[in-house]
Amino acid sequence: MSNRFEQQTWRESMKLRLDFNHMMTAFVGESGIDESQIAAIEGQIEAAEKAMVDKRANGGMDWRDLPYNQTEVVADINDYVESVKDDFDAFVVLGIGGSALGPIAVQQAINHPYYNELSKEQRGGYPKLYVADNVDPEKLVSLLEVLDLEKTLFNVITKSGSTSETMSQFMIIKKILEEKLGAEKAKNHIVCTTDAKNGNLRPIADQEGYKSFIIPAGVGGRFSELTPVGLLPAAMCGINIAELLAGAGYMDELCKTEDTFKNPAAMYAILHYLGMKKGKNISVIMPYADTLKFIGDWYAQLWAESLGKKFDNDGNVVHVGQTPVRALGATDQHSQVQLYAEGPKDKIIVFVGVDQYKTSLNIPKIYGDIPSLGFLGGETHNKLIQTEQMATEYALLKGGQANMTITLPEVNEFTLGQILYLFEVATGFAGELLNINAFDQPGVEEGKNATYAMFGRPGYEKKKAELDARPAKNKKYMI
Ligand SMILES: O=P(O)(O)OC[C@H]1O[C@](O)(CO)[C@@H](O)[C@@H]1O
Repeated sequence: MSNRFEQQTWRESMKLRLDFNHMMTAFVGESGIDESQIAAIEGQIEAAEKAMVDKRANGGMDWRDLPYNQTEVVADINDYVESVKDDFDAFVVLGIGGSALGPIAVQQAINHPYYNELSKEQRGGYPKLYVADNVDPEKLVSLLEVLDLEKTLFNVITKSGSTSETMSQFMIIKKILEEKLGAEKAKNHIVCTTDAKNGNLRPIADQEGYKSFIIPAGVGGRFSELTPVGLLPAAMCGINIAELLAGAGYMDELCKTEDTFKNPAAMYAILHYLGMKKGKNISVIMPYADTLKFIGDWYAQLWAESLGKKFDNDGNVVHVGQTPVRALGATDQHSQVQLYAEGPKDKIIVFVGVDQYKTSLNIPKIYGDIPSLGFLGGETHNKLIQTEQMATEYALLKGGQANMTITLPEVNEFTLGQILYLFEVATGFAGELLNINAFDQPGVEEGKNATYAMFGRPGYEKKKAELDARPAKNKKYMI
């Protein structure tokens, strides 16, 4: 772009749109939300807005500063990528949850769907990307079978440094690398992304002399995609991370809009909050683009782990949250849409559409003599998928099922940054409306602690005793 004015004009043309007509009673009847219901919680909305501003000012939401405070981080990452990319054919992320879902989502959205199958030249000289996010032994063994360790760089990503899945993967890989390449050479095949001071990985990285990047202290796992957690894997695959952050910053401005009806994050949160009050305990995310399929996985962790809580901020037992469901259009029209159209009105379906796909595909003009096929001839897949999205929205409207649509003008770094940031702010806002802590995950910790206890980790003796005292299973209920 030749000048700032042109850049600004282009950015305006890339603005995400949120259409919530089909959430309203005027369209979907009683299963929808009435403007009077929004007006009735105005006090709560104002309190949530204030809490968001206060927390941001007092360091309680450091992830909101990420679009602005990472100029040096971006430069450091880009320099590092340039210095190593020629040496490696594969870049493997070892991480789980927030340390894996974002890197997968961004890579799938921006790069070629068969990126790893392209030649290195076709990949712009960048390595392939793999994400080992589970401890399924078969998967890691299989991955090792396809990697050339001499040409592989492993990125260990963990905020806490104590996540068993990630750290056990690291331990396995470290030993294999050292055996195969020797201890000194192995060091150049590991790069760490972790907290600046806390956790097990920081001292290990320092002692071993691994290159490392920092996850800012006040940014939790599921809000960390726009830190080196996501930025390094993205840059390693040739993705423009500065544009990703610019998109997030652009959305940040939109999310500061005081008029609720013009603020996409506030409106997204308000409608979901009011929906939950009406028993809509399921949040379906349904992109009509394969590029955005994995945004659904990333969103699922964000929405579920942040909002699924037993206690509110006053200590009351509330058991709130919405179960995220991932769907893909048009694929899941032939799998889940029957349920969405006619099943219980316990869902909010969020369609994510795209104006301009990266390619266009013509359907040949053949079978003109068969009317039930001939109508497709001369059209495009682009028109077909967009029409199917509109038709599904209509089917849900007719069925009185609440739905809304987010539209990306294109899928690129700038629009991707916007949608990631939109969902993050909406999650924070929904947490405030629900009066819960959207930034902890005590339920997950319980399971983690039980695993440590079963493995005999020192300090977990009491938890082990508690586990041993759990009710014995009744054989009657086992077949
Ligand atoms: O980055 P870490 O500390 O390894 O955590 C991984 C994931 O585990 C959780 O703490 C719990 O699932 C997530 O919030 C986080 O994304």
